[in-house]
Amino acid sequence: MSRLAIKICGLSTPDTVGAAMRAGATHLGFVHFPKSPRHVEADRLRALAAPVPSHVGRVAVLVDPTDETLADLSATGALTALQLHGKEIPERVAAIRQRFGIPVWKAIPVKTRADIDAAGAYAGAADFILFDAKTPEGAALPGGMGLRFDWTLLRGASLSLPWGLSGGLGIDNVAEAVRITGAPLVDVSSGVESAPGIKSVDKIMAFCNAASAC
Ligand SMILES: O=C(O)c1ccccc1N[C@@H]1O[C@H](COP(=O)(O)O)[C@@H](O)[C@H]1O
Repeated sequence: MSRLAIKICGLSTPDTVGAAMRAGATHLGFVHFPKSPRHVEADRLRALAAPVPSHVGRVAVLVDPTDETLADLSATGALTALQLHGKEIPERVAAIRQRFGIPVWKAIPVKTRADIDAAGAYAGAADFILFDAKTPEGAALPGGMGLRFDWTLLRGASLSLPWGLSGGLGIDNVAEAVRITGAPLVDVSSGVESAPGIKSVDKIMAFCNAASAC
């Protein structure tokens, strides 16, 4: 059985990047979305990612990014994937992937089984699907709010792309989430924070320990 992949998302300081690496995270996420309390500019992202070894993924989280924004981030040379967390349609995802040559993760907001099925439209366009909870209409952010969806919706789903689970994961529920969904990758942001945008070294360690025991 292969090891569970762990993505710690919304990192914005060198000490929490270091903690995530020491704890065994396989992927680190950096949010580039000015409305987010976790937003980091391209230069800061480059500096944060500089000490990260090549076997650890470095993922930029974006919401309906323009080509100009994508060009700035691509120019950092720091990224192994782009996580699109907005309303990007499959054609836009495919165009980004082709233009920038960086693997694309598409976040799919989930409330019902039909949302899971909607991921199929991204086959051939995205490289990876990240199932996340659908945030309420008018919410400040499309993710990073600690909301979870009904994980049993993933039971028996036939998924045509590699995928992962996010949304409301934390130290106390990650094992249950993996047991129910069989997710090969788990992604956490607010569940390892002491306040919005403030990552906790202790919580990062505890989350990675809990996930590694799955
Ligand atoms: O974290 C953010 O601020 C954010 C902003 C815009 C889009 C996505 C964002 N976060 C991502 O949402 C999921 C779930 O987060 P949580 O664990 O429920 O807090 C995760 O991939 C975050 O990186």
